[in-house]
Order: sequence, then C-alpha cells, then structure tokens
Amino acid sequence: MGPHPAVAAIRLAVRRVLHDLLTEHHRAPAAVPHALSHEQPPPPLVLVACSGGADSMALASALAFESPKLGIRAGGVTVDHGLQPGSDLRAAEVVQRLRELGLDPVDSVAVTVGRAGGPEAAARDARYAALDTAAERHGAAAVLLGHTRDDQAETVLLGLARGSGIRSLSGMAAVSGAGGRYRRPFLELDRQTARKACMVQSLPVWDDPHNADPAYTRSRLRHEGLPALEKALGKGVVEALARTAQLSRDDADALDSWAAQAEATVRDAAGLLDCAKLYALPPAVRRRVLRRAATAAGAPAGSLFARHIEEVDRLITGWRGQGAINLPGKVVARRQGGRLVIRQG
Ligand SMILES: Nc1ncnc2c1ncn2[C@@H]1O[C@H](COP(=O)(O)OP(=O)(O)OP(=O)(O)O)[C@@H](O)[C@H]1O
Repeated sequence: MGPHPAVAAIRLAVRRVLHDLLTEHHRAPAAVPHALSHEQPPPPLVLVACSGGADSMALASALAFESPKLGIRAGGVTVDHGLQPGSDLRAAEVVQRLRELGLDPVDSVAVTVGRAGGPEAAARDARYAALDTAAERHGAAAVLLGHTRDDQAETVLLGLARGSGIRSLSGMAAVSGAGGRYRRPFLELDRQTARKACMVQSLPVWDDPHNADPAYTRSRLRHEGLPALEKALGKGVVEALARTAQLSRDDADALDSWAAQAEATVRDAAGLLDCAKLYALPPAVRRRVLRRAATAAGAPAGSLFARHIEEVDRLITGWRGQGAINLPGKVVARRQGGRLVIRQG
C-alpha cells in the first residue's frame, strides 16, 4: 500500500524542487574543475526553515524522506524570535524533532526583533536575516519554506487591499532571494494537505498563537476574511487567488522589462528624463520608469509608495508649475523645463 494521498502530495512537491536544485547544481561551474581535482563535487545541502508549525513540519518530513534518494544532504533551521515566554524551549523542541527526522545539521538561531515597519514585518526581516546567515554558514544550496496556497491567497488579498498595482498582487515567488536561495515547494498545495500529512505521520505540530491572534491583519484575514469570501463566492476562491498571483507575476515581469528598455530611450545625453517622451509612454510603463529613476537616485524601494510615484507622475501629466516633490531617502524630483530631474536633494 502506498503512502496516504496527503503524504504522497507533500513528497511529490518536495521531490520536484529537489530535482530542480540537482539540475542547477550539476550545471553550475565547479570552483575547481573535477578533472583537475579528481574529486566528485560534494552533494548539495538543502535546509528546511521550520517553525514547528504544520506546514514546515510536513515540509521537513518530506525533505527527510526524499533527500537521501537523490543524494542530497538535508538540514534544518529554526528561528527563535523571542516574542513569547518559553520560545527558547519551543525552538529546542523543534531542533529535536528535526534531528529525529534524520536532518543534520540542525540550527536554532535566536534573533532580536526590532520595531521597524510593525511587528509582523520586523519579525519577518529578522527571520530572513537569520536564515540567510545560516545558509551561508553551511554553504547551503537552498532553504525551503513552507508557504502554502492558502498563504499565497492571503498575500494576494493583502496586496489588493494596499492598492499598489499588480506587483503586489503577484504574491510570493516559488523561487526568491539571493541566487534563488529560497524555494517554496508547497505554493500549490493547500494548508489542509500539510496538516493531514502531519496527522497521518503522527508528527507533533506547534500552533503559533500569533496565527490565531486577531490583533494581526493576516490572522483576521485567515480566520474571518477568507472564510467570508468563500461563503460569498464559493470554495474555489483560494485557488483563483493563487492563480491571480501567477498571472500577475508574469504581467508585472513583462512590464518591468518594458520599463527597463523604455528608460534608456527617455534619458537624454546628460542622463535627464525627457518629459515629452515620458508623457508618450503608457501610464503603467511610465510609472515604472519613474520608480526606477527614484530608486537609482537613492530612494529606498521599500519606502517608495504608489502615492509618491503618482505625485512625481503629475509633474509629467498634470504640469501646472508645481514645486519639487520630496521622496524617501532625501531624494527630490523636480521639473526643469522639458526635463525631469530626480536626484539627492
Ligand atoms: N520561527 C521560524 N523558524 C524557521 N522558519 C520559520 C519560522 N517561522 C516561519 N518560518 C518559515 O516560513 C514559512 C512561513 O511561515 P508563516 O509563519 O508565515 O506561515 P505558517 O503557515 O504559519 O507556517 P508554519 O505552519 O510552518 O508555521 C514557514 O512554513 C517556515 O518555512
């Protein structure tokens, strides 16, 4: 008898990602050519980022099962955000569970969570910094994350509510981070499948109290928003939102590359932006060119919001002699005759 369908599904999802990683590993040029070193390149190491929750425990179990078959080394990392009493004990428990699954090396990393951008964003920034450091320390080829299709649907809705364009509707990428380090094998699986896989494999899981805390936007969306949407629109909403993410990502990528080409054509010999040529561009491309110019001048991408770009855009499309526009990072945009100048003020 084969494994339970939920277990088969999580293993298949992980197997696909491991296959991709192996293909990339064999294609990458070795630091010392094998013919000279007379040695096989070491097998790649893949780490699972595990909170102890159902999604990442299911991921860890599938990684532990699939990796030896492909000659891949598998380890794990858990991050202790220090946000609740006893979080260190929980981290130690996760380490033990990962070791019991046969993963090695397994790290627990304690981080200090700041306040910048709100509690959820600050915890996420600290977590990714710790995962980056762990991946570099171990020379890992990849770090697997347990985001599911349900997480993707939530991310799309949060992006929609921000009102900042299709890039924010494109959710999380299956591959992201420096050198494509982060992989999300479960993006097309639902959370229920991961939970079921843990249950039938008797894997103990930890339910993060933050996930049920109505003080957090994502938690309200998960427990109130999405169920209400499903009730009103039908069961396929999560799947449709995840599909929206993929379609939006493709569209946003195409527009970004169009904007990169357009930027070169609207800059004059001195590197200033020609307002008439900007005006002639489709608005979606023009706004992207303006965003590129602002970040190139030093405006931090994360603090540059749609409203900033709209204001700069009005220097082109609604010109009535208005003054300079202040942007984050002390960048100033001003119109000088037929040119737009965006630089450090
Ligand atoms: N404390 C942590 N330590 C290591 N990895 C983490 C930690 N928290 C989250 N992650 C990684 O990020 C992914 C997404 O986490 P998030 O908390 O957004 O979602 P989740 O659905 O609650 O996931 P899970 O059920 O695995 O906790 C997790 O599946 C895991 O891979």
